[in-house]
Amino acid sequence: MPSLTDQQSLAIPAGQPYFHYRDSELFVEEVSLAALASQLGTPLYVYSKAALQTAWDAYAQAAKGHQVLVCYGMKANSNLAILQQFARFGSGFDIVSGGELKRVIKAGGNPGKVVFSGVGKEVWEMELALEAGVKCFNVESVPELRRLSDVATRLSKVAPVSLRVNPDVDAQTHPYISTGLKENKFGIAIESALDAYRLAKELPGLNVVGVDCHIGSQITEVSPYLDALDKLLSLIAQLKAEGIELHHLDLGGGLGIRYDDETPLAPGILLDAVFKKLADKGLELELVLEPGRSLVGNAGVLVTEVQYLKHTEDKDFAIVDAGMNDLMRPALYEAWHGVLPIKPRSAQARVYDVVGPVCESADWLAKSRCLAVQEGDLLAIESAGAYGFVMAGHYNSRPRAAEVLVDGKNWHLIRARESFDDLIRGERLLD
Ligand SMILES: Cc1ncc(COP(=O)(O)O)c(C=O)c1O
Ligand SMILES: N[C@@H](CCCC[NH3+])C(=O)O
Repeated sequence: MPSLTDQQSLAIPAGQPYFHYRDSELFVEEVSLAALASQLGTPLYVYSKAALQTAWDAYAQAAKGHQVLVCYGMKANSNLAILQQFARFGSGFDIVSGGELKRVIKAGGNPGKVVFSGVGKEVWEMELALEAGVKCFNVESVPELRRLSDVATRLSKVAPVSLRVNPDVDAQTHPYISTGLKENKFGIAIESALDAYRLAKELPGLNVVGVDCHIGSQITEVSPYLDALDKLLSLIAQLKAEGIELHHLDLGGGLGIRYDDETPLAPGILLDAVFKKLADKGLELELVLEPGRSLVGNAGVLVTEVQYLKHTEDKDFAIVDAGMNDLMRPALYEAWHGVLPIKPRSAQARVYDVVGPVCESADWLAKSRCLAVQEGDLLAIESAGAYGFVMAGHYNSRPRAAEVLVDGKNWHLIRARESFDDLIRGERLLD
């Protein structure tokens, strides 16, 4: 069995330097995670404000000297306080629902910097976005084009539109988070895009302003982006020949982060390659990006407490108080998240499956991890800032976790832990 020394030499937090060991205890910035857990309970999502800033700065730096609008893909983490931070950085927002638009407005974001994606936009959502004055609708089908034109005309407005094109490229990522292949429901097939643009130009309620694609998530190579870009550039040339001039090009989000041993793709590497291609074509389009995971993923952890250690003939289980309802990624994608002891022990380690209390065999957070733990110990599930709390649910009547944003020595409770009353709000017994 590996000893504690082996464990510690492996324990380089994915969110370093903001998540770091100090005197053999895991801290976020200047705040002890154990102290937060003791005050606020577990499971607990904890985010680092400095990590958000650093992730944002990487995009800002890469964009310097170019016309770029970063629209935070807020589905990754839509807590109002997180959105408020991005609004303060000057970010725009990529939204996929009327609810997300309401959050942006509530958090002080600028609707004029909002792009509205999603395959199923309803009439009320279109109305809301038109009234708010969003920058652009990323339209994903021909029926949606027609509906949007009708809604805009009825409101005496003109809707700015991009067509989300499905370029049929392989993003080389998990099939569930790949979105730019022919078989995916997203976007308009690249072969049909020209006809769709011709229609958009004719429809009275629309103003064609751009082109958009988003090929998937957790991408670590630049080549899928460049393959998609090549296809968009040839479409842009065809459109120009027909007198349809675009103002912006939206390459979506998708940049990956380090969960395990991945090498993330830095925004600067992607943007330099994109700017070079645009310059080669003599194009001066505004570039829009919609990053989510790469802005927040490694800015957060999920803190959980070991309830029981269960040793069976086949396996050792560490049963913790966070489950698939709190962090769904492992159950849904067999996703790998690092597990760090908050106060590492000098004891013999064992190989554990870290599992939750939910009545599903898919309720696991990590498999085959070498840990020296006892009941009552705290663990940090890493890289939980993106697609963590936002995908949480109430299965097994489990109230959702609290969320905290740490800023240096200070911390702010940005979401209170749910109570049983929160859980049943809206339910009614029969008379
Ligand atoms: C349209 C769109 N834009 C942006 C994003 C954000 O993606 P990511 O978190 O991978 O950067 C997504 C999610 O995959 C998306 O569907
Ligand atoms: N929820 C996914 C990402 C989905 C991106 C949305 N298009 C994940 O956790 O990796």
